Amino acid sequence: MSPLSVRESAAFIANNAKEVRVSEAGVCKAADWIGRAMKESNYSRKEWGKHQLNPSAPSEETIAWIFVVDALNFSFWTERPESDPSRYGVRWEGVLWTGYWSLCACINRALASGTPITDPAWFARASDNELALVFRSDTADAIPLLEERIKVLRECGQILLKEFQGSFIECIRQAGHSATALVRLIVSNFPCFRDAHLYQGREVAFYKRAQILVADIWACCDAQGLGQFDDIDSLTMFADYRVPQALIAIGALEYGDGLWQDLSERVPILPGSERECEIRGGSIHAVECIRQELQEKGIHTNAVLLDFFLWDYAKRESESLKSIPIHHTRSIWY
Ligand SMILES: Nc1nc2c(c(CN[C@H]3C=C[C@H](O)[C@@H]3O)cn2[C@@H]2O[C@H](COP(=O)(O)O)[C@@H](O)[C@H]2O)c(=O)[nH]1
Repeated sequence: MSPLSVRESAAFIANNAKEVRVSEAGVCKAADWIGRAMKESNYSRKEWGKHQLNPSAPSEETIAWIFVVDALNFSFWTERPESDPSRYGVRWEGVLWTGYWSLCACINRALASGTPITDPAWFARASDNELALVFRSDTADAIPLLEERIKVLRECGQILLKEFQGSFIECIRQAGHSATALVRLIVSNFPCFRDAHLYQGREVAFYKRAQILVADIWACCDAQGLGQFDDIDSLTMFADYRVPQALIAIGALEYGDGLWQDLSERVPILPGSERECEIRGGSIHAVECIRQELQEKGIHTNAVLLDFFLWDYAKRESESLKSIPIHHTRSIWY
């Protein structure tokens, strides 16, 4: 039986969750605040290209860059506290980047040194040492899950060469400007994007990296050309470990006391566990509720922009949000 859609999965989890709750009152307040903040800052998909590490101009190379980054866009949290100078970091353009941005810095550093890290013909066949060099650290700690990243890259490269004439652009073309079709093509052809799990006996799908891959292409190409997706609104929030923190901060999502306590003590949350599914599914559902609330106020947006907005907010306010715990699940899915 194929899994529920991501939206149905999130609703099923939210309606059956034991330790996570979407707060109606919190959703209303959050929608108010986000609606105003997005309007004041004229928030749009153009924000995507403004970050110095993201490519700013759409091109075939940019699509290849986005594919590699989103194939590896997972698990940057470390056992050390976020402020610890030993945690994995990459120095690039005068900044020591950590977290997700450390990955972008690795890719840009490799390209600048002449390593064709975004070319499937290269990364499908590169040696472990050549790939490990791409992710080398400028601090004491190595990148988390290095072996898994090498395996993911090699597998994705081989599939692109075998099934899509060596370019993800062929995959986009086969999707015919449909975001849903492209997500389906990605998860059916690339095992490392198949982010689906069992929750209370039902197969639920989050497809976090498959969805953000489509969303990043849409945003970077400003919904034109290869980035034109007529059903972009069908995507949901991308269930990572950062946006749940923002949703808790704005009161749209609530954790039970036991879960909050364990997260605060950095008790690991096991991959595929009920707790992990409830945090991820609850977060997706909370963003759906915020989107509907805004819709009822006549404010049209979509889950992609809400997600980007909340992720950027969480990163910008990381100091003031540090008392709100994130969940520590070691996983290649997000
Ligand atoms: N839901 C959601 N998750 C996202 C992103 C991004 C990158 N987004 C940038 C690019 C364009 C946007 O405008 C943003 O500027 C990374 N992640 C996830 O976060 C986690 C890393 O966190 P930390 O260790 O604190 O850096 C990890 O699971 C990673 O997969 C997003 O946008 N949405």
